[in-house]
Amino acid sequence: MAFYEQDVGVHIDEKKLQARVRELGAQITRDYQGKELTFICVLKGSAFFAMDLARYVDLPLTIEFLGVSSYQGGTETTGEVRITTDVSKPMAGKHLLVIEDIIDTGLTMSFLLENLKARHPASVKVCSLLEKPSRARTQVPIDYKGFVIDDVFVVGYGLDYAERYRNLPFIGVMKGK
Ligand SMILES: O=P(O)(O)OC[C@H]1O[C@H](OP(=O)(O)OP(=O)(O)O)[C@H](O)[C@@H]1O
Ligand SMILES: Nc1nc2[nH]cnc2c(=O)[nH]1
Repeated sequence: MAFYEQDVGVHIDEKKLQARVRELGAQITRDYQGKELTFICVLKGSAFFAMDLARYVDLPLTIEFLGVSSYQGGTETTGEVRITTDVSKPMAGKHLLVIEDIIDTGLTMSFLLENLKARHPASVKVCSLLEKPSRARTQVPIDYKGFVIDDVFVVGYGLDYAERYRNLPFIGVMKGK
């Protein structure tokens, strides 16, 4: 029995996940033709998604990492979004695509958009692998969306529960959460 099987069930399998990531990459490639793109990879959760997506984007691409945290390892947001690591360069004049694993309450993305827009980029768009609209506390525009999911606490492919399960190659659901 694999280490996770007692606690985690498969929600979106690896094949379906990778096919959708590939489609999103192709769509981004078409939309940003002739432009230089900067991925803002929001740590830690979006690391796996952003790195896979980057491989499907056929454009000159810069990748920046921005660390934020508000869940503190649990299943409910603390409501306080903190920057834990900032990007390495000025963002003024750049075409930014914020890469997230999930938009749940929307509090993290709304904080990020306000913060990034204040740095005067040429444009800012949002790409999220998952959206959980039933829990939205604030509306955020999602330009590229992988899957809409129900109100379940998901793990895997970057998403954690108490820092565990990020390394699962699929989106799983915590049994009993
Ligand atoms: O829409 P929201 O309700 O704000 O939730 C979304 C955020 O929650 C998770 O991050 P978390 O704070 O757990 O940090 P992590 O990515 O380091 O696990 C996820 O990666 C998003 O950034
Ligand atoms: N792991 C995980 N982190 C989240 N952050 C916001 N929603 C979720 C979720 O469903 N799972």
